[in-house]
Amino acid sequence: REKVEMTKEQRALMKAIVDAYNRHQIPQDVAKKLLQEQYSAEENFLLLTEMATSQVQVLVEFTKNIPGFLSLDREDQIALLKGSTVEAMFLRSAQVFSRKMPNGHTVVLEERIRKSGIPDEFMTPMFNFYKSIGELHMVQEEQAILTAITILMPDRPYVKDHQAVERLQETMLNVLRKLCVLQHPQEQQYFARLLGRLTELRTLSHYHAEMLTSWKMNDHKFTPLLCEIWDVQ
Ligand SMILES: N#Cc1ccccc1NC(=O)[C@H](C1CCCCC1)n1c(-c2ccc(Cl)cc2)nc2cc(F)c(F)cc21
Repeated sequence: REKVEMTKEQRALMKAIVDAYNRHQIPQDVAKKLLQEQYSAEENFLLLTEMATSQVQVLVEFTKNIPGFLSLDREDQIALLKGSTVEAMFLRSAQVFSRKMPNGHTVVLEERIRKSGIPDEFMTPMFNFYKSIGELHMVQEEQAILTAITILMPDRPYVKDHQAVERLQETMLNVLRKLCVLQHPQEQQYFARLLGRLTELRTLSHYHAEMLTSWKMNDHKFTPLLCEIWDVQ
Protein backbone atom coordinates (compact mmCIF):
# COMPACT_ATOMS: atom_id res chain seq x y z
CA ARG A 1 0.00 0.00 0.00
CA GLU A 2 1.35 3.46 -0.92
CA LYS A 3 2.50 5.65 1.99
CA VAL A 4 -0.31 8.10 2.86
CA GLU A 5 1.01 11.57 3.58
CA MET A 6 -0.69 14.93 4.18
CA THR A 7 0.41 17.89 2.08
CA LYS A 8 1.62 21.06 3.77
CA GLU A 9 -1.69 22.76 2.88
CA GLN A 10 -3.70 19.90 4.38
CA ARG A 11 -1.73 20.03 7.61
CA ALA A 12 -2.24 23.82 7.79
CA LEU A 13 -5.96 23.43 7.10
CA MET A 14 -6.30 20.78 9.80
CA LYS A 15 -4.40 22.94 12.31
CA ALA A 16 -6.68 25.91 11.58
CA ILE A 17 -9.81 23.80 12.11
CA VAL A 18 -8.58 22.11 15.30
CA ASP A 19 -7.40 25.41 16.81
CA ALA A 20 -10.78 26.99 16.07
CA TYR A 21 -12.57 23.93 17.44
CA ASN A 22 -10.63 24.07 20.71
CA ARG A 23 -10.83 27.87 20.96
CA HIS A 24 -14.58 27.87 20.56
CA GLN A 25 -15.48 25.32 23.24
CA ILE A 26 -18.72 25.58 25.19
CA PRO A 27 -17.96 27.71 28.30
CA GLN A 28 -19.09 25.55 31.22
CA ASP A 29 -19.18 21.79 30.86
CA VAL A 30 -22.75 20.54 31.13
CA ALA A 31 -21.59 17.02 31.95
CA LYS A 32 -20.00 18.28 35.19
CA LYS A 33 -23.27 19.97 36.15
CA LEU A 34 -25.28 16.86 35.40
CA LEU A 35 -22.89 14.71 37.42
CA GLN A 36 -23.36 16.96 40.45
CA GLU A 37 -27.08 16.44 40.86
CA GLN A 38 -30.35 15.35 39.25
CA TYR A 39 -32.22 18.48 38.18
CA SER A 40 -35.97 18.76 37.60
CA ALA A 41 -37.35 18.52 34.06
CA GLU A 42 -37.81 22.31 34.08
CA GLU A 43 -34.23 22.97 35.21
CA ASN A 44 -32.88 20.49 32.64
CA PHE A 45 -34.91 22.09 29.87
CA LEU A 46 -33.57 25.52 30.85
CA LEU A 47 -30.03 24.09 30.97
CA LEU A 48 -30.47 22.63 27.49
CA THR A 49 -31.79 25.89 26.02
CA GLU A 50 -28.87 27.78 27.59
CA MET A 51 -26.37 25.21 26.30
CA ALA A 52 -27.91 25.18 22.86
CA THR A 53 -28.05 28.99 22.65
CA SER A 54 -24.38 29.33 23.57
CA GLN A 55 -23.51 26.42 21.27
CA VAL A 56 -25.04 28.23 18.28
CA GLN A 57 -22.91 31.28 19.04
CA VAL A 58 -19.82 29.08 19.43
CA LEU A 59 -20.63 27.33 16.15
CA VAL A 60 -20.82 30.65 14.29
CA GLU A 61 -17.35 31.57 15.56
CA PHE A 62 -15.98 28.12 14.68
CA THR A 63 -17.49 28.28 11.19
CA LYS A 64 -15.87 31.64 10.45
CA ASN A 65 -12.51 29.88 10.81
CA ILE A 66 -13.26 27.25 8.21
CA PRO A 67 -11.03 28.35 5.29
CA GLY A 68 -13.22 29.50 2.43
CA PHE A 69 -16.47 29.67 4.41
CA LEU A 70 -16.55 33.47 4.53
CA SER A 71 -16.04 33.62 0.74
CA LEU A 72 -19.32 31.74 0.24
CA ASP A 73 -22.49 33.64 -0.67
CA ARG A 74 -23.76 35.32 2.55
CA GLU A 75 -27.20 33.70 2.36
CA ASP A 76 -25.60 30.30 1.79
CA GLN A 77 -23.51 30.83 4.92
CA ILE A 78 -26.74 31.34 6.89
CA ALA A 79 -28.42 28.36 5.24
CA LEU A 80 -25.46 26.12 6.15
CA LEU A 81 -25.46 27.30 9.77
CA LYS A 82 -29.24 27.01 10.15
CA GLY A 83 -29.16 23.54 8.64
CA SER A 84 -26.36 22.16 10.78
CA THR A 85 -26.75 23.53 14.32
CA VAL A 86 -28.96 20.68 15.54
CA GLU A 87 -26.62 18.04 14.13
CA ALA A 88 -23.63 19.89 15.58
CA MET A 89 -25.37 19.94 18.97
CA PHE A 90 -25.95 16.17 18.94
CA LEU A 91 -22.42 15.56 17.65
CA ARG A 92 -21.02 17.71 20.46
CA SER A 93 -23.26 15.96 23.00
CA ALA A 94 -22.09 12.57 21.71
CA GLN A 95 -18.47 13.66 22.02
CA VAL A 96 -19.11 14.84 25.58
CA PHE A 97 -20.89 11.58 26.42
CA SER A 98 -18.13 9.38 25.00
CA ARG A 99 -15.28 11.33 26.68
CA LYS A 100 -13.15 9.15 28.97
CA MET A 101 -14.55 9.67 32.50
CA PRO A 102 -13.70 8.13 35.89
CA ASN A 103 -15.36 4.75 36.48
CA GLY A 104 -19.09 4.91 36.94
CA HIS A 105 -19.41 8.55 35.82
CA THR A 106 -20.76 7.63 32.38
CA VAL A 107 -23.38 5.41 34.07
CA VAL A 108 -24.47 8.31 36.31
CA LEU A 109 -24.47 10.72 33.36
CA GLU A 110 -26.64 8.37 31.31
CA GLU A 111 -29.01 7.98 34.27
CA ARG A 112 -29.30 11.76 34.71
CA ILE A 113 -30.01 12.24 30.99
CA ARG A 114 -32.59 9.44 31.03
CA LYS A 115 -34.41 11.28 33.80
CA SER A 116 -33.91 14.78 32.40
CA GLY A 117 -37.38 15.09 30.86
CA ILE A 118 -36.63 13.86 27.34
CA PRO A 119 -39.56 11.66 26.14
CA ASP A 120 -38.74 7.96 26.52
CA GLU A 121 -39.21 7.05 22.83
CA PHE A 122 -36.10 9.10 21.92
CA MET A 123 -33.76 7.49 24.45
CA THR A 124 -32.83 4.44 22.37
CA PRO A 125 -31.93 6.24 19.11
CA MET A 126 -30.11 8.96 21.04
CA PHE A 127 -27.99 6.64 23.18
CA ASN A 128 -27.40 4.28 20.24
CA PHE A 129 -25.88 7.24 18.43
CA TYR A 130 -23.83 8.34 21.44
CA LYS A 131 -22.46 4.83 21.91
CA SER A 132 -21.71 4.39 18.22
CA ILE A 133 -19.71 7.63 18.31
CA GLY A 134 -17.95 6.44 21.47
CA GLU A 135 -16.91 3.15 19.85
CA LEU A 136 -14.99 5.10 17.18
CA HIS A 137 -12.59 6.61 19.72
CA MET A 138 -12.17 9.69 17.54
CA VAL A 139 -9.14 11.89 18.10
CA GLN A 140 -9.92 15.59 18.50
CA GLU A 141 -8.71 16.36 14.96
CA GLU A 142 -11.29 13.93 13.61
CA GLN A 143 -14.00 15.45 15.82
CA ALA A 144 -13.17 18.98 14.63
CA ILE A 145 -13.05 18.06 10.93
CA LEU A 146 -16.20 15.95 11.20
CA THR A 147 -17.98 19.00 12.66
CA ALA A 148 -16.71 21.13 9.76
CA ILE A 149 -17.91 18.48 7.27
CA THR A 150 -21.34 18.49 8.94
CA ILE A 151 -21.57 22.27 8.51
CA LEU A 152 -20.40 22.17 4.86
CA MET A 153 -23.24 19.87 3.73
CA PRO A 154 -24.18 21.01 0.18
CA ASP A 155 -27.69 19.56 0.31
CA ARG A 156 -28.96 21.75 3.17
CA PRO A 157 -32.26 23.54 2.39
CA TYR A 158 -32.01 26.88 0.51
CA VAL A 159 -28.31 26.53 -0.43
CA LYS A 160 -27.96 28.18 -3.87
CA ASP A 161 -24.32 27.66 -4.86
CA HIS A 162 -24.22 23.88 -4.33
CA GLN A 163 -20.88 23.51 -6.13
CA ALA A 164 -19.00 26.02 -3.97
CA VAL A 165 -20.05 24.21 -0.77
CA GLU A 166 -19.25 20.81 -2.31
CA ARG A 167 -15.72 22.01 -3.17
CA LEU A 168 -15.09 23.11 0.44
CA GLN A 169 -16.54 19.92 1.87
CA GLU A 170 -14.50 17.79 -0.50
CA THR A 171 -11.30 19.49 0.72
CA MET A 172 -12.28 18.57 4.28
CA LEU A 173 -13.18 15.00 3.30
CA ASN A 174 -9.75 14.55 1.69
CA VAL A 175 -8.06 15.66 4.91
CA LEU A 176 -10.30 13.42 7.03
CA ARG A 177 -9.68 10.41 4.79
CA LYS A 178 -5.90 10.73 5.19
CA LEU A 179 -6.22 11.44 8.91
CA CYS A 180 -8.25 8.26 9.41
CA VAL A 181 -5.65 6.15 7.60
CA LEU A 182 -2.87 7.72 9.67
CA GLN A 183 -4.70 7.50 13.02
CA HIS A 184 -6.37 4.09 12.54
CA PRO A 185 -4.03 2.15 10.21
CA GLN A 186 -5.49 -1.19 11.35
CA GLU A 187 -9.07 -0.29 10.40
CA GLN A 188 -9.45 -0.22 6.60
CA GLN A 189 -13.04 1.05 6.73
CA TYR A 190 -12.69 3.52 9.61
CA PHE A 191 -13.28 6.53 7.32
CA ALA A 192 -16.42 4.93 5.88
CA ARG A 193 -17.72 4.12 9.39
CA LEU A 194 -17.10 7.71 10.44
CA LEU A 195 -19.16 9.06 7.52
CA GLY A 196 -21.86 6.51 8.29
CA ARG A 197 -22.35 8.25 11.64
CA LEU A 198 -23.34 11.44 9.79
CA THR A 199 -26.31 9.54 8.36
CA GLU A 200 -27.28 8.36 11.86
CA LEU A 201 -26.81 11.94 13.09
CA ARG A 202 -29.20 13.31 10.47
CA THR A 203 -31.85 10.75 11.44
CA LEU A 204 -31.50 11.59 15.13
CA SER A 205 -31.77 15.31 14.36
CA HIS A 206 -35.16 14.79 12.70
CA TYR A 207 -36.52 14.05 16.20
CA HIS A 208 -35.13 17.14 17.88
CA ALA A 209 -38.17 19.44 17.48
CA GLU A 210 -40.48 16.75 18.88
CA MET A 211 -37.97 15.93 21.68
CA LEU A 212 -38.11 19.54 22.76
CA THR A 213 -41.84 20.21 22.43
CA SER A 214 -42.73 16.97 24.23
CA TRP A 215 -40.20 17.49 27.05
CA LYS A 216 -41.97 16.23 30.20
CA MET A 217 -43.14 19.62 31.45
CA ASN A 218 -45.67 22.39 30.63
CA ASP A 219 -45.14 25.65 28.64
CA HIS A 220 -41.79 25.18 26.92
CA LYS A 221 -40.01 28.55 26.65
CA PHE A 222 -37.34 28.98 23.96
CA THR A 223 -34.92 31.86 23.46
CA PRO A 224 -35.62 33.97 20.31
CA LEU A 225 -32.42 32.59 18.76
CA LEU A 226 -33.58 28.99 19.27
CA CYS A 227 -37.05 29.78 17.85
CA GLU A 228 -35.24 31.11 14.80
CA ILE A 229 -32.82 28.19 14.49
CA TRP A 230 -34.99 25.27 15.66
CA ASP A 231 -38.40 24.42 14.14
CA VAL A 232 -40.16 25.14 17.43
CA GLN A 233 -42.86 27.59 18.68
N1 LIG B 1 -23.09 18.10 26.05
C1 LIG B 1 -23.55 18.95 25.49
C2 LIG B 1 -24.14 19.99 24.80
C3 LIG B 1 -23.35 20.97 24.23
C4 LIG B 1 -23.95 21.99 23.50
C5 LIG B 1 -25.31 22.00 23.34
C6 LIG B 1 -26.11 21.03 23.92
C7 LIG B 1 -25.51 20.04 24.68
N2 LIG B 1 -26.30 19.03 25.24
C8 LIG B 1 -26.90 19.16 26.44
O1 LIG B 1 -26.67 20.05 27.20
C9 LIG B 1 -27.89 18.06 26.78
C10 LIG B 1 -28.34 17.97 28.25
C11 LIG B 1 -29.07 19.25 28.65
C12 LIG B 1 -29.63 19.13 30.05
C13 LIG B 1 -30.52 17.93 30.20
C14 LIG B 1 -29.79 16.65 29.81
C15 LIG B 1 -29.23 16.75 28.41
N3 LIG B 1 -27.33 16.77 26.33
C16 LIG B 1 -27.88 16.01 25.37
C17 LIG B 1 -29.10 16.35 24.59
C18 LIG B 1 -29.09 17.44 23.73
C19 LIG B 1 -30.25 17.75 23.01
C20 LIG B 1 -31.39 16.99 23.18
CL1 LIG B 1 -32.84 17.40 22.27
C21 LIG B 1 -31.41 15.91 24.05
C22 LIG B 1 -30.25 15.60 24.78
N4 LIG B 1 -27.19 14.89 25.20
C23 LIG B 1 -26.16 14.92 26.08
C24 LIG B 1 -25.12 14.03 26.33
C25 LIG B 1 -24.19 14.33 27.31
F1 LIG B 1 -23.20 13.51 27.58
C26 LIG B 1 -24.28 15.54 28.03
F2 LIG B 1 -23.36 15.81 28.94
C27 LIG B 1 -25.31 16.45 27.79
C28 LIG B 1 -26.23 16.13 26.81
